[in-house]
Amino acid sequence: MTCEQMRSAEALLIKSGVSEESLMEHAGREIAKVVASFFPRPGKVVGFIGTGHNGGDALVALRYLRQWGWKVAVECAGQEKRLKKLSVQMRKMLGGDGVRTLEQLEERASGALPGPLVLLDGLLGVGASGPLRGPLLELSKKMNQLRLTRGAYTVAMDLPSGIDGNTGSVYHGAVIADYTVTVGAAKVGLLQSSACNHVGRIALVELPELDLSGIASPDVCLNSAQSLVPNVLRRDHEYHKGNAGTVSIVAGSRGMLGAAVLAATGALRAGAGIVRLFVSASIYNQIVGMLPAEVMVVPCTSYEEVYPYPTDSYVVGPGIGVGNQSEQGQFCEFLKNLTKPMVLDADALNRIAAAGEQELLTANVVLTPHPGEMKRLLPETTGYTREQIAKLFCALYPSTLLYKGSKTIITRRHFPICVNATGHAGMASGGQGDVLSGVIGACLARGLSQFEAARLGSWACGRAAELAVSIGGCSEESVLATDVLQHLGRAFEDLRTGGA
Ligand SMILES: NC(=O)C1=CN([C@@H]2O[C@H](COP(=O)(O)OP(=O)(O)OC[C@H]3O[C@@H](n4cnc5c(N)ncnc54)[C@H](OP(=O)(O)O)[C@@H]3O)[C@@H](O)[C@H]2O)[C@@H](O)CC1
Ligand SMILES: [K+]
Repeated sequence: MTCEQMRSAEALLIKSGVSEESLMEHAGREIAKVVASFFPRPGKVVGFIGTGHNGGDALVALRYLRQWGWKVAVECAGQEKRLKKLSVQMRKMLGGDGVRTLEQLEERASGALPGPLVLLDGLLGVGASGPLRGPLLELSKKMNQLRLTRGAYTVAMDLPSGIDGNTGSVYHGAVIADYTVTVGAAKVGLLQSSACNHVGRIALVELPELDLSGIASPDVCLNSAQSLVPNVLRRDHEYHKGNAGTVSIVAGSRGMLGAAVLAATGALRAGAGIVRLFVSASIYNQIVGMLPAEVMVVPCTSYEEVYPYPTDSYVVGPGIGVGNQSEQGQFCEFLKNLTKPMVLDADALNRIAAAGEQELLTANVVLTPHPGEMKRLLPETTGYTREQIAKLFCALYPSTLLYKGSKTIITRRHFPICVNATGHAGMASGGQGDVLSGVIGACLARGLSQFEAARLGSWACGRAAELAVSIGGCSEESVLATDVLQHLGRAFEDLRTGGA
C-alpha cells in the first residue's frame, strides 16, 4: 500500500473511535516484541526520534524494551518540546533517569555494556516528504556510522528514514536498516529492488481493526509470516505418511553429490512422508553413505527408470551438471513426461535454456533461478529491473517463478509480485538453493499449490538462516546450508506461533 492509503486507513480507524494513543501503544509494543525476537539477549538500544509519530512508535518500543532488561538511550532531532503532542506524552512515559544519549549511557556504565547495540530509526515514517533535512540528516548519518564502526544493528520503525515509501527511491544519507518493522501493511516502496540495501529484513506488525478492504489489491506484496499461517496448520491426529506425500528427487552427479544430499534432507526436514532420490548408478556407492537413513536411494542408468515410482512431486536439477547436447535432449524428453507438480532448479534450468526448450516451463512447474540462470532462460533482459524481468517471465510462461536474490520474488501469471520477508546476506553460499528446492518439493507433495509452496519454502529457509545466526551461534559469514537445515524446525514453529 502507499503512504497516502495508510494515512487514510489510519484516519478512518481513528474516526471509528479507536484512539491514536492506543494505536501507537500497540504499534510500539509489537515492534518491541519483534526486536526482542531478533535479539533474544538484551543489550543497549538507542531511539533516534523525529518530530512526528514515527518517533512516538520508537519511544513506546523503548519503554517495553527497558522493562525486558535493555539499557535505553534517546537521541532527539532538536528540542523535545517540538515533538508532536502524542510523542511528547510517550517521551514523558518513558521517563528520564538522566540518561540522554548513547555516549552518556556508556560513560555511566562501569565497564563495557553486554549484549547487542540496537538503533531504532524513529526519524520519519509515512509523513516524510523529500530528502532528509537538517538534524534528521545528521542523525541518520550517525546511525549509519555506528552500524559500520560499532557493529550496531538498525531497526527502522515503519520504513527506513530517507526512503520514499511509495517509490522506493533512496535519498541522500538515508538510513541503512538491518530490519524494517512496518506497521499496518508493507508500504510499496519497501518492496522495490531500489530500496533493498536500506530495508533489510521486513517484519509486519498488524493493526487490529485496520480495514484494508477498500484498497485495490496491490501488484506487489510482502511474503509475510501472517500470510503463511494457513499453510502450516497443525496436522490431524490421524495424519499418515501418505498425507505428507512422496517427493522424488533427481539430483547429484560426480563432484556434486552434496547438492543431492541437501535437497533430500531439505525435503525430509520440511515434512515429506517419503523421499526417494534417483541418482546415476555410477555415484550410488559414494552417495549412499552421505545420506540420512530416511532417504530411499534408487540407482538409475536411464531416466525411464524414474517413471514407475509413484510420487506426489518431483525436484529435478540440483547438482546434475549441464551435460552435453545429447544428455540435454534426453533430459528434456524426460521432463515432458512428468505430470506431477515439480521444482526445477539449477542445472535443470541451464539444460532447458541450452536446449531452447522453455516451453517445458508449464503451470506445473516451480522454477527457482538465481539471476545468472534467469539470464540464460530470458537473455533479452539487459537493463531490466528484477520486477520487470519477473513480469516479462510471467507474460511468457505459466510457471510459478521463485526468482532468487537478496529480496527473493515469488510470482506467477495473474498473481502479485510477492517479495519474501526473511533471510540475509549469509545465504549467499553454495547449497542454500538445494535445500530450498527440497523444502518446496515437500510442500508440493503435501498438496500446497505451486505458488503457496514457493512462498512457504522461501520464508522458512530465510527464517532458518536468521535463526542460525540469532540462536545457532553462526554469523553471516559462517552460516551454511546445513545450518539452515538444522533450524528449519524452529522456523516452521515460528510461523505457527506468530513469529516475525
Ligand atoms: N498509520 C498508522 O495507522 C499508525 C502510524 N503510526 C506511526 O506514525 C507514523 C506517521 O507519523 P506522522 O504522520 O507524524 O509522520 P512522521 O513521518 O513521523 O513525521 C512527519 C514529520 O516529519 C517532518 N518531515 C517530513 N519530511 C521530512 C524530511 N524529509 N526531513 C526532515 N523532516 C521531515 C515534518 O515535520 P516538520 O518539519 O514540518 O515539523 C513532518 O510533519 C507512521 O509512519 C508510524 O510509524 C503508529 O504510531 C500508529 C499507527
Ligand atoms: K523510520
